[in-house]
Amino acid sequence: MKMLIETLKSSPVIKRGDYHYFVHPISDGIPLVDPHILREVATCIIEVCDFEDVDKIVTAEAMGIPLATTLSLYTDIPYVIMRKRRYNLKGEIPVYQETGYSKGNLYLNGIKKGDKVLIVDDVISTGGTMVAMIKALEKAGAEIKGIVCVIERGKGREEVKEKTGYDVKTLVKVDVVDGKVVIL
Ligand SMILES: O=P(O)(O)OC[C@H]1O[C@H](OP(=O)(O)OP(=O)(O)O)[C@H](O)[C@@H]1O
Ligand code: HPA
Repeated sequence: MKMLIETLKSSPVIKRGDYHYFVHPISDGIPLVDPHILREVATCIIEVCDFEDVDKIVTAEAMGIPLATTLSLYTDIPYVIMRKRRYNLKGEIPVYQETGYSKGNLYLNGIKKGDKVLIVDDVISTGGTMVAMIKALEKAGAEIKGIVCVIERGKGREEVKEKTGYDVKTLVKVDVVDGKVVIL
């Protein structure tokens, strides 16, 4: 996790309302995504998660997409993206998503009852997005085999456990202190 940790330490921090938001290639796709870091992160996810019994990888738009794509290429498991816009396809499941700086809906398509899924996302912070994804997948009747987020900050992991009972694996935990990213 050398590259992930080193690059996190030098991430710029911006304000989104009252939220101190770090900007990093894995969580934002800027300033530039080095394929080495994507490979480092995907390899680490494959080491810590069991993909043996997984039919589908599920992620959320937007920054889960490069992760899900990379994992799909490594594992040959297809993926589906929970989109921020409605398609009105048959069986589409809408769910309300709230983060530390935004509110909106996510829409789940492409998952059927009994699907064994692994959820992947770039960041867990308040846990709002993850709780929303879990609710939608439960409504669809999916079996959640694992959940992984690359970067953890705040109390999101604990919130998800409390609200849904699921454990979220994370690769690195950070905090933002005095406008800087600190590795915990
Ligand atoms: O734990 P939370 O407080 O919910 O924060 C985590 C979510 O925030 C970001 O998504 P965002 O909705 O900002 O979309 P993006 O991927 O387009 O940046 C990130 O990709 C996670 O999905
Ligand atoms: O601080 C952050 N940076 C990038 N993505 C995020 N998603 C939630 N919080 C953050």
